Amino acid sequence: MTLKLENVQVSIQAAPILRGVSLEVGTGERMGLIGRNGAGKTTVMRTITGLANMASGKVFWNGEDISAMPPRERARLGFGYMPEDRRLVPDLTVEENMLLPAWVNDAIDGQKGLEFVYDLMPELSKMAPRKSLLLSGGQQKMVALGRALIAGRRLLLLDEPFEGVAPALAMRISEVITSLKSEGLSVLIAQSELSHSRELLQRESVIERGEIVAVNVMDRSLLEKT
Ligand SMILES: Nc1ncnc2c1ncn2[C@@H]1O[C@H](COP(=O)(O)OP(=O)(O)OP(=O)(O)O)[C@@H](O)[C@H]1O
Repeated sequence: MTLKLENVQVSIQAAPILRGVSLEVGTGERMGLIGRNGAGKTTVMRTITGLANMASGKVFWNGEDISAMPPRERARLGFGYMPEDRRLVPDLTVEENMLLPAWVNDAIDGQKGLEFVYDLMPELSKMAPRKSLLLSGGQQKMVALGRALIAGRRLLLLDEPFEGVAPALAMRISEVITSLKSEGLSVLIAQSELSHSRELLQRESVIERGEIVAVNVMDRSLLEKT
């Protein structure tokens, strides 16, 4: 399952935000999208989920042109998105927050998703009945990651998953993301700095002012294959 963006242009209120972005994430690959605040990382994520309108360019999933596909249907393909601001509903429990994508999209099997997530992150099952407002910022990130995984069983889009997270929890999040490879899940991780994810990433695309300026290979075994 390969994700491919081809020459994507996005403008917001006539201002060019993405200026010809092309990138590819392979099956089971963990790719970084690295750039400063305002470089366009979130807009790339929103383009992939279908939430941002492209002026031109194409998005392909496994060779199929999905550029015109609405966000609901992309969730059905197995795309999951963890936005930068966690967007948990404070009055709902941890479990209810994770079930939100399934409540709004009946193509998503919430119970099956929960089983998968609790298996992967048993700490979330312990927290399940707690109101989200009682959690630390890092715990909320964990819940947001769990929620993204309810739908995101093929492609996971993580926007700043380590931002504001204490080191121990950041290591745990990193461990969970690494373990997804065995599920064949592709992961795109947007970050403004690399401190938590150098070992986690196999490649990184560097974005500056809406353009990809470099693609770096960090996983030596990938270099040997090419
Ligand atoms: N709705 C909007 N209206 C106006 N400008 C916007 C809007 N959304 C994004 N932008 C602008 O587009 C540019 C890219 O924003 P984007 O959020 O994609 O960057 P980013 O790399 O994710 O940075 P950050 O981590 O700060 O969110 C920024 O200059 C931002 O100000």
